[in-house]
Amino acid sequence: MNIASVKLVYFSPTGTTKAVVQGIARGINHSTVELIDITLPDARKEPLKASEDELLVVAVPVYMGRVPALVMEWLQALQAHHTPAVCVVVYGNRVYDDALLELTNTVMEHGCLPVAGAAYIGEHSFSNAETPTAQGRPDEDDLRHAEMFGRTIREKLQSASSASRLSGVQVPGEYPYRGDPTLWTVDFIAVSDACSHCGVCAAVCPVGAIDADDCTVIDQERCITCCACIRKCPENARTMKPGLVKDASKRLHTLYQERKDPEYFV
Ligand SMILES: Cc1cc2nc3c(=O)[nH]c(=O)nc-3n(C[C@H](O)[C@H](O)[C@H](O)COP(=O)(O)O)c2cc1C
Repeated sequence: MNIASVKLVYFSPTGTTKAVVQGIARGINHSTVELIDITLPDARKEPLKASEDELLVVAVPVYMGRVPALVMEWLQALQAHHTPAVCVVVYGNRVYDDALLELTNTVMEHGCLPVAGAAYIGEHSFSNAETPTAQGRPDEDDLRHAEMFGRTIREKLQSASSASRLSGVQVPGEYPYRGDPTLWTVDFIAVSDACSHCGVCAAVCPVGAIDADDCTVIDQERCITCCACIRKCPENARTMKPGLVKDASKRLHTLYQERKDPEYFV
């Protein structure tokens, strides 16, 4: 079938999901590609519309084995019309549980025809120099895999005469979805004297939880513990305080050292 354009939608506070999506895009190799980054609050004000002759790729990180709640909320306004869709989850080498199934079911409920799905590994948001988990992922091998997956998607689309002739995809997972997607409300970020008050942390926060005038002030009710502010601080002034998140970082480092590999489903 002829695809007029490809819409690649991603939520990616620390950039690993974005890197995977870009790899997939290279493999799809379509002349008209629109990258739709929904990481920042303003970008989630507009609902997404997609038609039958477009391909929609939706990629999210796994939070607590699930699709991040704020992405789920945004997806409720998705308006698709028999749009072929590819769902991608990126997880920190622990588990992705039912996130891929949840994402696939959700886009289907809003008019998409899921034709492929994949799970990739990205450096864990809680990873740091002392307790790294999945450090450097996605790496070259992962990105090569993502390109190959993109080519597979393109071949599947080319093999059908129309969207209605495409076979649907089965992805792993259970329904009712396991786990509790509720995030921790926790005071876990320490800001050192190295902070130059440049405002980068406030600008990259996906939920506007950091006060732009005083970046030591964090709205803990809003914070989703994504760690974008820690990763993107140009002065490395933001670190984890001892407590729940730092302990989780240590635990993940100890328990999930064994390399997991990407998986795809078509
Ligand atoms: C609140 C939170 C919960 C997470 N839960 C999981 C999880 O259940 N399983 C897992 O393997 N990784 C988990 N991660 C790690 C992220 O899925 C992973 O690091 C991902 O690559 C981050 O994507 P990004 O770089 O696009 O932000 C979690 C991260 C955060 C911040």
